[in-house]
Amino acid sequence: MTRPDQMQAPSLPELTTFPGEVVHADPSRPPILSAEHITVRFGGVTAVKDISLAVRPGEILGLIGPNGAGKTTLFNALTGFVRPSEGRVIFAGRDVTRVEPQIRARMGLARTFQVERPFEDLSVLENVLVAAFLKHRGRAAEDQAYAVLERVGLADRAAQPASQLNLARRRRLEMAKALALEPRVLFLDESIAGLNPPAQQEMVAMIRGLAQSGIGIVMVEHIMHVIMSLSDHVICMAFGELLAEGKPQDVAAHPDVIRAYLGDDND
Ligand SMILES: Nc1ncnc2c1ncn2[C@@H]1O[C@H](COP(=O)(O)OP(=O)(O)OP(=O)(O)O)[C@@H](O)[C@H]1O
Repeated sequence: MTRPDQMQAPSLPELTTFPGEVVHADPSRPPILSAEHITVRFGGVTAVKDISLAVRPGEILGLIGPNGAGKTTLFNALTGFVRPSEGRVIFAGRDVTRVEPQIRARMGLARTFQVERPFEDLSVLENVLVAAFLKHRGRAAEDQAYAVLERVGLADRAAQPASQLNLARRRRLEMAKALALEPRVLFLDESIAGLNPPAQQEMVAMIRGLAQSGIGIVMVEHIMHVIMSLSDHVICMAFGELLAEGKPQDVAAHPDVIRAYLGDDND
């Protein structure tokens, strides 16, 4: 019989980090991405109001807030899918506020989508190649695509049509497409919600590995214990405004944050 101390922990997919320096979030490093006083208005609605943030290489920034808080709009303003009404987005020392999303992606600012949308008829490899071709040509793009599939644990599915993947693997494919752009900052839009606990654990380990390889990560996630355990820094929004920010445990204990999530006795 196997004694408890001989039992093996459930195995997670091997994470091969890209070659290069292993960088942990270091507050003395300059930010790779910063946003200054971002405001986004849609007609009469102010979806985001005067939000500033910074992301350093290897840092994980978590964005939280109740439904309608403005997280997605801020995310879209940072990645270029929405034009801010006020404020600036600085990436790698350049003002990218007015740069189109696909150009930002090629510059190294990549994102996943909440509803993953692969080309269903293409194979897993072909889906990643579409992204890899934005950075490389010919054989180099193929090598890059394979390396990324290894990294997310989908190499053995390379030839399979994307339509045949289950949800957890579709999420990893979404991640692979973003990684094929060799991002310096990766935006993850609810990559973990909806997955079963083992798949959640795998995704958490993968995101940690990506940050440790030096990628700055901004994530929106509704599963509180996941975002609180992964993030180096958390920003909580409500009604478009900054409610609290800081270390995860401090934000989680902040009375305004608790009130925003649980409601007032008077509500
Ligand atoms: N394109 C748009 N046109 C008009 N109003 C919008 C638009 N996009 C978002 N809004 C409004 O902006 C506010 C913030 O929405 P947003 O989707 O950014 O919040 P969220 O925090 O991402 O919410 P959720 O957690 O539910 O996804 C909401 O009041 C929403 O109705």
